[in-house]
Amino acid sequence: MDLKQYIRDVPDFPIPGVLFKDITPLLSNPAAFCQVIDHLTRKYEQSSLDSIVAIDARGFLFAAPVAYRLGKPLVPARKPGKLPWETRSFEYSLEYGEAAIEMHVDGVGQGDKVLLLDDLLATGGTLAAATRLVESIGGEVAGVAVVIELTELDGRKGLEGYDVYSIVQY
Ligand SMILES: O=P(O)(O)OC[C@H]1O[C@H](OP(=O)(O)OP(=O)(O)O)[C@H](O)[C@@H]1O
Ligand SMILES: Nc1ncnc2[nH]cnc12
Repeated sequence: MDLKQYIRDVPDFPIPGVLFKDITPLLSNPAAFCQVIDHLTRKYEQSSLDSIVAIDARGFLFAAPVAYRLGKPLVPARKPGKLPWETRSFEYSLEYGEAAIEMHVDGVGQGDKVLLLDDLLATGGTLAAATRLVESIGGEVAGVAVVIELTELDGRKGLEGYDVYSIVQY
């Protein structure tokens, strides 16, 4: 199955000049969604991971079923002000604005091997911030995975030294 059939291009969203990759058709097709979850599960089932860090918000949609299938703890990395316990924060730039990401300081243990999971890699700002955040609370980034990679934006540049994996590239 060609997953690109289920990824819709929306020009000028959320601001002029951005070609938004809409994953809602993929989410609403059970076979396509299942293919993505199976793919990521197979890719990481032999890896020695301690937890899956899920990036707010679209990353949650993929990370939760993958964590469930792998039998691993699911740790949310959230937009500011959403987590109730003691947090660590990291600010970064997005393709369409400024942002920050937060995790609970006890979300990841010292030396834990973590897989970061998100829906999409664009400039890489979000995932680069997430790697710093995980490391700042003592975790080790064992891998970074996304469903979609926008190669022209060269998000991998900010993730040098990490094992970055994408299912679909544009
Ligand atoms: O590689 P980058 O340039 O950092 O962009 C990628 C990020 O942008 C989107 O998140 P966004 O915060 O826009 O929205 P969401 O809450 O819908 O996931 C996307 O889900 C990635 O997390
Ligand atoms: N072009 C894009 N489409 C969907 N999500 C995004 N996040 C950052 N850039 C994006």
